[in-house]
Amino acid sequence: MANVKCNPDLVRERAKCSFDVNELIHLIDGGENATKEKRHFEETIFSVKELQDAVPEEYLSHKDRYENAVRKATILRDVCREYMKKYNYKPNRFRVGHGVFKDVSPFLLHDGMFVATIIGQGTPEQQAEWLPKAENMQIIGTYAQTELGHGSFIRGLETRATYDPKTEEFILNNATLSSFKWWPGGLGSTVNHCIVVAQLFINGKSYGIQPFIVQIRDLNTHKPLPGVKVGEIGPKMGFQTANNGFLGFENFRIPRMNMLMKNAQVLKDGTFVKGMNEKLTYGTMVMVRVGIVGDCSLNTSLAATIAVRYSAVRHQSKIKAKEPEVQILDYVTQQHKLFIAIASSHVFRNVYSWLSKSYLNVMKDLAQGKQDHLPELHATACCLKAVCSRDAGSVVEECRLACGGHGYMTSSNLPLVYGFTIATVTYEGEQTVLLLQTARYLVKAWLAALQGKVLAPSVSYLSDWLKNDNVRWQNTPEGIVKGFQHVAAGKVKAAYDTIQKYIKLGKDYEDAWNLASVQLMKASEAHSRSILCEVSWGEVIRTSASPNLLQVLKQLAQLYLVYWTLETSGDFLVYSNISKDDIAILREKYEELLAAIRPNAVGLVDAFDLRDEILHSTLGSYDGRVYERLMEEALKSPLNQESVNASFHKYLKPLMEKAKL
Ligand SMILES: CCCCCCCCCC/C=C\CCCCC/C=C/C(=O)SCCNC(=O)CCNC(=O)[C@H](O)C(C)(C)COP(=O)(O)OP(=O)(O)OC[C@H]1O[C@@H](n2cnc3c(N)ncnc32)[C@H](O)[C@@H]1OP(=O)(O)O
Ligand SMILES: Cc1cc2nc3c(=O)[nH]c(=O)nc-3n(C[C@H](O)[C@H](O)[C@H](O)COP(=O)(O)OP(=O)(O)OC[C@H]3O[C@@H](n4cnc5c(N)ncnc54)[C@H](O)[C@@H]3O)c2cc1C
Repeated sequence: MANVKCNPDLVRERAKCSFDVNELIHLIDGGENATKEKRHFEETIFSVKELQDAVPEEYLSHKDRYENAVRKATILRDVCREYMKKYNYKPNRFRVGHGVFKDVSPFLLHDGMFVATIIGQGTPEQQAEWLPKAENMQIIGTYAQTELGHGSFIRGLETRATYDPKTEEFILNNATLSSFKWWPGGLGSTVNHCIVVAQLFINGKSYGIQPFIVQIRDLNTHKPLPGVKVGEIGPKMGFQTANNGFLGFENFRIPRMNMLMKNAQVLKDGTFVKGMNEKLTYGTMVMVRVGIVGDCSLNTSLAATIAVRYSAVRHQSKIKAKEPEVQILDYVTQQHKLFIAIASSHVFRNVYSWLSKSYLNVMKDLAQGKQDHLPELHATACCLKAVCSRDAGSVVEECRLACGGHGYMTSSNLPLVYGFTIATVTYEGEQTVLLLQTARYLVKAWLAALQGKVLAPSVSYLSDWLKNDNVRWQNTPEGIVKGFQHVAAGKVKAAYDTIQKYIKLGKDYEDAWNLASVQLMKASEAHSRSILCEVSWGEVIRTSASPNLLQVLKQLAQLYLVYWTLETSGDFLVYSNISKDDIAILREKYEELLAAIRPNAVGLVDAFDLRDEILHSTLGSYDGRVYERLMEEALKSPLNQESVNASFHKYLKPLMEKAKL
């Protein structure tokens, strides 16, 4: 990239960077070799001619766009397969996916949840049967759980799988409209198999929801099998190429062994054998929630790169009347909008790496029959997925707004990035619903703390707070982390006390819970923020990096801490010993941090190492040819391929002529 002829502002910005950008790239990737491998892989993908679009996707019809996405998905699959064989390298398909599809792949659910569910929920025999076929795309699948009537409350799903011991089959039925599956990615026209989550019935008795692997289309003709009603749900805010679909069954029979039986089992005679923990059926969702935290880091880095580079190139208005127009990046308000995006991406990445380790540890435990840490993992993944996805959505939107009018152009790519980022707030567990799951855990932990029990590490601050809730405020990163824990503990206590208050007033527990649920949700958010702050600060101070880089990483981590303290200063005034003077000191610190980060802003986004093909943005490319690219892209509009459009003769001229009469 170094030889590209760049906008002079970007050249100046890069020259003043105080740290080695390559060092940070390697740190993010996990080593110099990992960067080399990643770049080689991305170079290979983006030099495949067939993966490049002749016409910008935006001008295609819904149908053409889908077909083009499938075309590219199949080519990408082949290229990746060959690449993996040749180099024994497992690539991050999500990064290149943004470049290839601009939106998302119609195979997203195949890779993200279908294969994962076979691994997580299938017995070794079932895995042996379906996994090789799924991994090499002999069969293509999705994860069909949500229905028209129920997405959040999965115990309420209506699709039925009734066991028939005579034929040793399950009979699938969707008797009501609300029971139709609705949303699964790829279901519309792409997949021939699904994981269907359905209510199991044996001899008229319900045994809760279970996962079934179901073939829905003929492998040769792709026609829906008899008894299957399937289609696409139509355009959405984003995710246009994900091919989300609907599905219903009428007396559709599948063999007994198509119920994924790693946890619970149905024997030939219809005996139901309970699993170790019925919630293990929800395992794929836990895994994907962890992954979404990492995805938030990637999405945030896309938006930050576009908006920061654009802000370095764009000049508008003056700070001093007699001086030239300044780069908009010099406005401190602009830095306030953008630097939190850079900082958040690093925080999400560090927390994702921490959460992934916990996830893998719990999976190892479960394999040995130990489930003690599962509730903590579920609670932590829920609140982090909820808060990171919402933060990422807000940060991306702020980056879009920070690009003024040009941020509204599709060619900036910010609208598209926003579309797939905010989808994560809802899918894989709606944010409020997940925060309330964590609140259940926090309330239990609080009760345990009151009883003097030892708490799990992520909530042990509740016991510390009970022992001493009067800790002196300290304006240091460690002091701020403690402060976040105080806020979280104070909010958990307040929510718990509110529940007790309503119970004393005669409410039953469930109503008291609902009445206190705004406080419970806020307590859960505060708990999440305290984890984000503690983990990310801890990761940064343990990082081995050169002094220059470490200094910058600490500045970003501190910016995150101070930003959120100031954003939630009301909570700090209520629940910690912070004073008004401390808040004034933090405001000053925040301004110092913005100024310290300013010279490194472009270097920091360069270090996300997002190729132009992945950014796919007129505003964010490495060379900063913003206005040239905006014009080049505008000229690709079909309306610019003719000097007079037919609508002139058809409508405008008659209108003007009528006006003359
Ligand atoms: C750095 C760069 C890295 C880049 C990485 C990129 C990675 C990208 C990753 C993305 C990968 C793939 C993308 C896939 C795209 C996905 C597209 C979307 C798919 C979907 O949306 S699929 C459908 C998802 N649906 C949901 O999430 C539904 C949400 N609802 C639920 O989960 C449940 O209904 C519920 C949890 C809200 C409630 O369940 P319920 O049975 O009613 O339980 P409760 O009665 O409330 O609680 C009972 C107790 O059970 C505990 N519990 C609940 N869930 C779990 C669980 N999963 N595990 C363990 N325990 C659980 C709960 O805590 C209760 O315990 P308690 O009684 O309190 O002790
Ligand atoms: C882009 C996209 C892709 C998706 N892909 C898939 C897929 O591949 N497979 C699949 O199975 N599903 C998929 N989904 C569905 C997704 O998982 C659900 O939409 C999601 O879980 C939310 O459920 P819901 O739509 O029923 O929302 P609802 O639960 O109806 O939410 C509506 C409102 O009700 C509130 N609410 C609901 N329950 C409670 C409660 N207990 N307490 C307080 N408030 C509550 C919510 O907070 C929210 O404000 C996808 C969704 C989207 C948007």
